[in-house]
Amino acid sequence: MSESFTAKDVAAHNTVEKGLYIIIDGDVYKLDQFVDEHPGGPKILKRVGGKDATKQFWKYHNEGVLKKYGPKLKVGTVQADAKL
Ligand code: HEM
Repeated sequence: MSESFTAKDVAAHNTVEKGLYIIIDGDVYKLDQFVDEHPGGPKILKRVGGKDATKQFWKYHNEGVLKKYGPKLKVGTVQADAKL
């Protein structure tokens, strides 16, 4: 499944109840099913719900993490011309 989102669409999904979308490198990940199994804990993920978390992501993870979890969690991409 790969959809095209605006940053506004992503911002609307900012809680677990709303899907908990985050942006990493222009890709959109839906983390509502993943928060409770996140090794870094649910709190830190909830804090970046609806936002671009690229910087925070690369601070704590390497590419292997996206290779492993990306296919399961990625729901689409952000339209380049629609950044907030
Ligand atoms: C698609 C989104 C994410 C996935 C799949 C993910 C997955 C993981 C995994 C597998 C680990 C275990 C360590 C490792 O294998 O490298 C981890 C640790 C961690 N993650 Fe995430 N994570 C995501 C997003 C984030 C975001 C956005 C943040 C910060 C806002 C974050 C903060 C952390 C922290 C603080 C740790 C613990 C690092 C440590 O113990 O050294 N994660 N995450």
